[in-house]
Amino acid sequence: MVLKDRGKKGWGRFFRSFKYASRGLIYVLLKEQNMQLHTAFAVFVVVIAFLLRIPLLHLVILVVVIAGVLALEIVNTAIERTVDLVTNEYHPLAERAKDISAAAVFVFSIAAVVIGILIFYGPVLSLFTK
Ligand SMILES: Nc1ncnc2c1ncn2[C@@H]1O[C@H](COP(=O)(O)OP(=O)(O)OP(=O)(O)O)[C@@H](O)[C@H]1O
Repeated sequence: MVLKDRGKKGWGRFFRSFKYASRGLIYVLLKEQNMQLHTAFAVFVVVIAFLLRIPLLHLVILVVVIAGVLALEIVNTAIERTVDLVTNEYHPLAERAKDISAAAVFVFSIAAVVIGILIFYGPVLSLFTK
């Protein structure tokens, strides 16, 4: 078992933490279908935002909201894996923990959709009324 960094400080530890985080990100991107869908949609939204030349502040809001959805999806995956570590059998508490964790992504995703509509409504409408 490799837990050599536990309790250590310094630049080596700092840069290794990037390696661990990148490994986690790549894992979630490769293994989680929801993460792939969110990422594909996020890329699409950012491309459209640039094409429609939305204001910088709206672009910043979009980036924060997209990062929020992706970060919550990553935490949700971590909770799922932790629950699986505790039990692979059916357990009502495992079910509850996973459902609640998924609910966090759900709530933020709904907010993201509402924010997206508010930001894109004007620019898209003006495309058709020109
Ligand atoms: N050990 C368990 N006991 C009871 N219910 C579970 C258990 N594991 C999963 N579930 C139920 O199945 C749902 C889906 O869980 P699952 O772990 O398959 O998540 P997922 O979103 O499909 O992610 P992934 O495909 O990455 O595993 C959970 O929200 C929960 O309701």
